[in-house]
Amino acid sequence: MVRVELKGVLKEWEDFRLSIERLKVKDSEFLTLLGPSGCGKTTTLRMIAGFEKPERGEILFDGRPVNDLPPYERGIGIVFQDYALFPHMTVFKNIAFGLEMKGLPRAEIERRVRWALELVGLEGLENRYPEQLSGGQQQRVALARALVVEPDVLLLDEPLSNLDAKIRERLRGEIKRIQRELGITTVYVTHDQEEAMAVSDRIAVMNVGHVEQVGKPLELYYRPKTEFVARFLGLSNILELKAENGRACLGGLCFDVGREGKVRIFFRPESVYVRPGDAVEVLDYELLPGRIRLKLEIEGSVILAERFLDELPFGVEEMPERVDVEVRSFSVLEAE
Ligand SMILES: Nc1ncnc2c1ncn2[C@@H]1O[C@H](COP(=O)(O)OP(=O)(O)OP(=O)(O)O)[C@@H](O)[C@H]1O
Repeated sequence: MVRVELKGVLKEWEDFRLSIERLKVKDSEFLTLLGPSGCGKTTTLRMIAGFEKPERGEILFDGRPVNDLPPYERGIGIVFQDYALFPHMTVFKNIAFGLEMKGLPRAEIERRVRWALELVGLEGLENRYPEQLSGGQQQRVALARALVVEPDVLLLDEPLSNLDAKIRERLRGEIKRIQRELGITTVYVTHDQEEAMAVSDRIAVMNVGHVEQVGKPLELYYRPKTEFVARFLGLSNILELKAENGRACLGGLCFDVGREGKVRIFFRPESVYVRPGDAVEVLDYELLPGRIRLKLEIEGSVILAERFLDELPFGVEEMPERVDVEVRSFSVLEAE
């Protein structure tokens, strides 16, 4: 079942145009909008929330257009990058705020706030004020406040980007756990590809003003359709070759592409396996924690290979000048 859908949506400012032909968020899905700064992620999220109106197109919740509904009637919970807590209210009051606005009975508010506090691991801190909390704890309060109203859809705009690396990693795991536990449909905005890979069921990669590709994390990682998606998700090898009889070759390195003419072959460094031999030159190598990245040259083209140290068929100290290579997985990029 599709929970949220954008159909032919257009948003324009003087110097920016955002156009989304179609984007669907399924029930209970964790969908991430991933892309560089300024590509339109936040604007997309704000249109789903109802803070921003598209010039054209429809935004549908459960198949019904919500273009004219204000944010508070859309059944959403939202968490921002800067937490946006009320500084003069305790944690309890911050979380209870939405429920009090709805006029729920005291006992019900108490019960729900306790539930939300436990969900985000903040029991015992309910009487503190935001300034007495760490950044990570403040973001947990913001998350509890969004969830306590039991929204149908949870929207998160770069919720971890003000936190340091360790806390960020811990909290992203918790957001994922809570999302699964509640089965809540979630749209998450980030520019961090590792974060997106770690938490998402599907990722919509955005380039300036449009969605480039939507897919499961590994599908996008290993089978990107465009160079932009390939490069945004990680280190990439891209070779421009000419295919004949269904094969494109660079020296002895051949790819069965099943088509003729110009092709762009893509593969990740970790799909390149090396063994003793003399087909390609080792230009350089770099040690990474537990891994090694080799810079190789084949017929004037440079490719990167990345292997775990313990699967290298020779010691780093005896690095040969030449090796043989095998690419075990590749895809053909769409023509641009
Ligand atoms: N209210 C506005 N008025 C005019 N231009 C705007 C407005 N809001 C956003 N923009 C422009 O729209 C473009 C996309 O902004 P948006 O915040 O959606 O991008 P983003 O991908 O979320 O980037 P970031 O990661 O930096 O937040 C930017 O060029 C921005 O300047």
